[in-house]
Amino acid sequence: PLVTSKEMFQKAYEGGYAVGAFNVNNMEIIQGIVEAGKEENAPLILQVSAGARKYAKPVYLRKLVEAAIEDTGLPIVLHLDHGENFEICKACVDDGFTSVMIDGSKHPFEENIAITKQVVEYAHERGVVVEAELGKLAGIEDNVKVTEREATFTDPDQAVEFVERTGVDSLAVAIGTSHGAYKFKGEPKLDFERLEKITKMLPGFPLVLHGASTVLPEFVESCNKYGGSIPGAKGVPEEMLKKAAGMGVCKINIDTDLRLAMTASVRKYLAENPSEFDPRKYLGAGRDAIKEMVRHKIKNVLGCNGK
Ligand SMILES: O=C(COP(=O)(O)O)N(O)CCCCOP(=O)(O)O
Ligand SMILES: [Ca+2]
Ligand code: NA
Ligand SMILES: [Zn+2]
Repeated sequence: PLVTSKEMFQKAYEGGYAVGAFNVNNMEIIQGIVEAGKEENAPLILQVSAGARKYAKPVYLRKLVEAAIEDTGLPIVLHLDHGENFEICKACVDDGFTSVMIDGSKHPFEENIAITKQVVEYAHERGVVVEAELGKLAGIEDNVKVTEREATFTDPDQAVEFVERTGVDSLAVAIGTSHGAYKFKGEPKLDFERLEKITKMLPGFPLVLHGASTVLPEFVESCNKYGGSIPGAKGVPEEMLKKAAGMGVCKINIDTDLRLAMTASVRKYLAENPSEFDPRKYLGAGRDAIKEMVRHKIKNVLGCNGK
């Protein structure tokens, strides 16, 4: 069924695991993710960015997610990722989403609170849950001054005040991750001390990790082997994700690993089958790669299989 993430996160918090939040943009990506969820009997969060709504049109994504639910019977959350303002959050609540993110992290603290409260009020009135963000996603290099790190990562004391004053259901925290395939110049590092402190100060409150793709080496190598060029791509080691899942993190966002799985497989298929021009062949190869990658994440990283 189409569900909110409320119960999902409570179970994940108590169980010491996390639920995967996967970005969706077309049929094959959705099918790959949902097939994996079905095989592992796992709850799923399918999330839609503003860019996805522009690319596919909202009605297509909504109907594809409805189809996924009808096809599998899985508990699935339809979530707006990185809602930039009240209007898009309202549109998605009115469009049947069960969860929305209002990303006010680029605003000063008080403005972030104000816009988040506005979305919480509108969403809660209609049984929809809200994710907000405090702190700025940015991989911080070792040689960066501590003051800069303080300015970007989530401040635990502010997090407590933010949650109390907004009534938000989950909070995206900045502890050193960043979006995309180039997360770290040097060794991957997350601020687990900070995560530990936030978890302790907000016991039982679901935290969200953005920028959590591993940038799986097998796909980077395959992309580069078959005509791509993404040298130096680096993501979050899976051990770190497992550690975060065991703490207050209940939602782990994955988009880049989906893009790499699809792209590596399409490149490989086309390179190995030069005479083939049936989209079902190469998009099907991409779908299969996504399914296997998501199954791996569910079983070996998130721990939400069979939950
Ligand atoms: O936290 C994440 C994913 O992080 P990742 O890049 O590590 O997978 N996300 O929130 C996904 C961001 C997706 C942006 O999509 P558009 O290009 O449509 O704007
Ligand atoms: Ca942000
Ligand atoms: Na957890
Ligand atoms: Zn994000």
